[in-house]
Amino acid sequence: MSLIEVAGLVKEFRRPKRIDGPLGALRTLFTRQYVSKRAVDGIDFSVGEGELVGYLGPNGAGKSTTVKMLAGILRPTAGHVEVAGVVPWKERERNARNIGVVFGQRSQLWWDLPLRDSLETMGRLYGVERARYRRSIAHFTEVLMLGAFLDTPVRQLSLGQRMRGDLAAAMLSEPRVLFLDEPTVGLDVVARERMREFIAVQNRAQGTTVVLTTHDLDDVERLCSRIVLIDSGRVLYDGDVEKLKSRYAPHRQLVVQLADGSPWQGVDLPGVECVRGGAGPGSAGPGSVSLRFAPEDARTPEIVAAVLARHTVTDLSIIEPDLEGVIHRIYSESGAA
Ligand SMILES: Nc1ncnc2c1ncn2[C@@H]1O[C@H](COP(=O)(O)OP(=O)(O)OP(=O)(O)O)[C@@H](O)[C@H]1O
Repeated sequence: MSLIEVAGLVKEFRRPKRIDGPLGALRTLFTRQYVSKRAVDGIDFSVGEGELVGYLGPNGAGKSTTVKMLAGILRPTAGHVEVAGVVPWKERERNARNIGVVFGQRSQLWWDLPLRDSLETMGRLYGVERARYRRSIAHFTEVLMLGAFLDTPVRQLSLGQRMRGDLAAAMLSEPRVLFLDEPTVGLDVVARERMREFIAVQNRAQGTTVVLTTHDLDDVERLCSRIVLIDSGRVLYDGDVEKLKSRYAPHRQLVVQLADGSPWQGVDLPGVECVRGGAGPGSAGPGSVSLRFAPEDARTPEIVAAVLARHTVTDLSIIEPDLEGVIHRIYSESGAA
């Protein structure tokens, strides 16, 4: 069953047309001419209960605008959006009870209050029942390691600490859907890993549906099996991460490190191409040889066996297509990069 339904979604922003020249700023203010910008230009996708989907795109692609429409912060210009049976812009409060939102760059915590009091206030605001509130706080304190800074005013928290506090705040009401906009931006390696672990557990163990917007492709590799890739307000790809790689970067490479003095003899296997090193049988050992193949044409164990049968090898490694290269290629083909 779909928990999120987005169909033909459009968001157009209008801003006053800037007039150049003498007194331009003043004339801009008084001339009622507008230019419109389609930040979201007819997007369709649906997300099933319990899914964890990466929502990706270059700067200005329309990701935050989409998330704001899902959160009920913005009203769509056209199209349909529904989250857990609620149309967010029509019923903001009902929608807010079903969702948790974390915007990496902004905090929803009270700046002057200690984190503990800030969470307490939010718990009361959401109407979280006391026993459940205490259970949740104990759980978040443990898994997000909040203990050391629960009594520190929010304004004095480091970015990583504040983000963990924000995540706890978003999860207090045990929302069915969690929207995370750049949740790992600016975090150090340890904090980033802790954040990812929390998101993964929340999704797997609690069944929380997660829509994750990020520029960090390690977040995607680690957390998402499905991605929706957008550019200029339109969907470029919606599907499996692995299928995306095999469609846009179907080849893998086997890198063979030959022992000193071992010449490259080649391998006679269909679908395997030598792309680097190995200037033919009898040549002086080039040291390292790269073989390119598509997994559906040739199986890795067979290639390894064929290499080992003819050579003395000190090391073998497989290079998988990386997501960053694949996505860069898609953007370049669509004219975004
Ligand atoms: N309130 C607004 N008024 C006018 N234009 C806006 C407004 N908000 C966003 N835009 C424009 O809409 C487009 C999409 O912006 P959006 O913030 O959704 O992109 P994004 O994919 O989240 O980008 P980033 O990765 O940089 O955060 C951009 O061109 C942006 O300048």
